[in-house]
Amino acid sequence: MRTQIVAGNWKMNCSLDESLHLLNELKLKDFSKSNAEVIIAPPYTNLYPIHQNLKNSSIKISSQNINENESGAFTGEISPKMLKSVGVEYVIIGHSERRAIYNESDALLAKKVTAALKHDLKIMFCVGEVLEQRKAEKHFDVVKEQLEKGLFHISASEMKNVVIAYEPVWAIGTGETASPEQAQEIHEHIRKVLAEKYNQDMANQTSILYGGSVKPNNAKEIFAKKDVDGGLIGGASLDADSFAEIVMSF
Ligand SMILES: O=C[C@H](O)COP(=O)(O)O
Repeated sequence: MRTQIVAGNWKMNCSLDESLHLLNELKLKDFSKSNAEVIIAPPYTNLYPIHQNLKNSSIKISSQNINENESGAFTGEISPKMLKSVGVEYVIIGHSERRAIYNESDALLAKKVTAALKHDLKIMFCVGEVLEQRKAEKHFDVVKEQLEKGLFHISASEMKNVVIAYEPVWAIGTGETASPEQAQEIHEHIRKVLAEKYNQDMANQTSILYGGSVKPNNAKEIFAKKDVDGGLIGGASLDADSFAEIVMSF
């Protein structure tokens, strides 16, 4: 059975105090009632204090980005080793905001994937089309190409450390969600692409998350689809009650 995951991407929100406040609220929730693994991705500055405050909790920590180099003259960047040293278990790679705002190419993302795996970090690898590509019905091809160029250089055994997050860019932070049927259709496609590249077993074991305006009122319906194994949550993850309700959808 695949791991069901609900991950909260806090993006560039929350000062240290705000992060710890949100964390304390989350710690009061009884996530043991849910079947989902819970991950939070706070901003870099808050990773270590959050790690320190998470002792004895099942909540896992992710970073929102990673640099592909080991160390050196890369002002403003954070290496895999640094992330590992502050208790990070997952890294988000290829988020559409990194692709669009910071011009991160598929080739760069492929290097980040290699660097993360080298340091035993698990990956949430994001793919997804923009509105024009969806309207032109190119979303299946776009997602396949993103996987081929950014991820498929790794081996089947390395894929065990990868979760895929499908996030249609037109649904991120817009309040517009892919319908459960639209999500299922493309998640099924992603699984088929994984099976063609690797094998059916590996494809069946890979968790594929949906992201894009997931809220307490739509999570259950989306997560009920057979190829949707959870969610990567933005806005709603900044409110402990909303995030907990989404987690409890499993
Ligand atoms: O990483 C999370 C996604 O970008 C979704 O964000 P959102 O839930 O605010 O639409």
